[in-house]
Amino acid sequence: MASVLTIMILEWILFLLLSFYLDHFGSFQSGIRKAVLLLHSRRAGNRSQSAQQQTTQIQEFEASVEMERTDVIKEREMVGQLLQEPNSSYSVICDNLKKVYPGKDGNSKKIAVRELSLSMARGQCFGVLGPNGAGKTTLINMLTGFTKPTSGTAYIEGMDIRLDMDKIYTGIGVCPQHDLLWENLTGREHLMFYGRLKKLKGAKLAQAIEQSLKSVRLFDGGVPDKLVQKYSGGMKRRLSVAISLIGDPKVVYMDEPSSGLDPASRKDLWKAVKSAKQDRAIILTTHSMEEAEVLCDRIGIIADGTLQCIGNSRELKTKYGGSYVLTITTMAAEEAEEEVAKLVRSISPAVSRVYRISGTQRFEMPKQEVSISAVFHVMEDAKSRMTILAWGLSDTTLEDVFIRVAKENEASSVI
Ligand SMILES: Nc1ncnc2c1ncn2[C@@H]1O[C@H](COP(=O)(O)OP(=O)(O)OP(=O)(O)O)[C@@H](O)[C@H]1O
Repeated sequence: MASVLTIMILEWILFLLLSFYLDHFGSFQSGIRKAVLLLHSRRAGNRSQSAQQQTTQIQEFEASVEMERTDVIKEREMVGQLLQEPNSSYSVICDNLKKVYPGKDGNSKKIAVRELSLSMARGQCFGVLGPNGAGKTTLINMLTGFTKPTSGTAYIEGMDIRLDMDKIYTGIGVCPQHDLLWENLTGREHLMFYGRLKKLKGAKLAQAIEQSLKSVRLFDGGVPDKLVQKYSGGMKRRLSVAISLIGDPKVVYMDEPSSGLDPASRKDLWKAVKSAKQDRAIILTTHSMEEAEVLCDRIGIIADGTLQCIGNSRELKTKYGGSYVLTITTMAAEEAEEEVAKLVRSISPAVSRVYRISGTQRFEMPKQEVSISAVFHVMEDAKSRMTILAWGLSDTTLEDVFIRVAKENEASSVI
């Protein structure tokens, strides 16, 4: 009995300490970093009384923690610079934007966006990528005034989202993730309504409606005057995009604009977005890497509310995808598959097998270890000795970068 009581008391003390820790440091990931920083600063304080020296040491430590993410650090520095010396060619500046949803019904609070700092230039399409639940929609909801940030802020065309949202509304367009349309209104009536909200009237309004309907290919065949309940899912999506573009907004947010569209409608939509970005900033979230590659001038990958990497697609592929991908298909027999694995290891000892499914194997080989010509040589030679049904060599894709960054974040969240 006494030993049971002792265990219970010990458990109680342990959980008390744990809850104190979580209350003060929020999450394990940032908590560990904060705790180590505190420890480090105390030790530095003991060695020297100089506050300046302490600060330098903490900064150096932060830099080493963030070593892998120089692009994110540079972006934060860029934001700092833009806040000190405003530059009118940047339409959106997020400054340490954070959103915490309070806990409800016994669920704990959720940090959806963590101190996000990034800048988006006019004339560009900025792609926000990330796995489900990464915080993309929350970011857009804060920028469009749908939800208030817990801390930090953003400046849209120089105006603060905490103070000037009424003014900001007239200059932005939004295509939400789920279509917000009235079934009993026509497409044209929707555009008239939103056009008037943007203070368009008379001939200007009629012209703007015609232009936006044409840009998403909803102009011909009497489509504008049909009730929205008769529209297909794709037509509704394109109408939502047309609504976001009416009235010449300087900043347009598109939350997964092409979801549910067939390939032809998607291509039409891409054309519309490409021509729309000339004199405005477009902020687009998508799960389609192809869409991000086609449309986005810069891409930020978010995971667990944190910016993981940022750059154009070429930069991201170079920085985060230093490998070639070799795919080989043989008969689905253990022996044949192992023979192939051995062959690939002879080209690159540091190769890693990504998957093996029914005779098809995918390998990643570090670029610095192999040359394309050597791979071709070995494979052509192997084809004369073994039964290789198909093979292919490709460079890292944006999808590979996305998967790697998301996996790395998952791994570090578990620590
Ligand atoms: N109103 C809310 N209250 C509590 N938690 C919320 C709320 N809205 C979102 N969340 C949580 O915040 C996190 C981020 O959600 P968000 O919708 O921003 O992600 P997302 O990246 O847009 O996801 P998806 O790609 O699936 O649309 C998720 O864990 C989600 O469950």
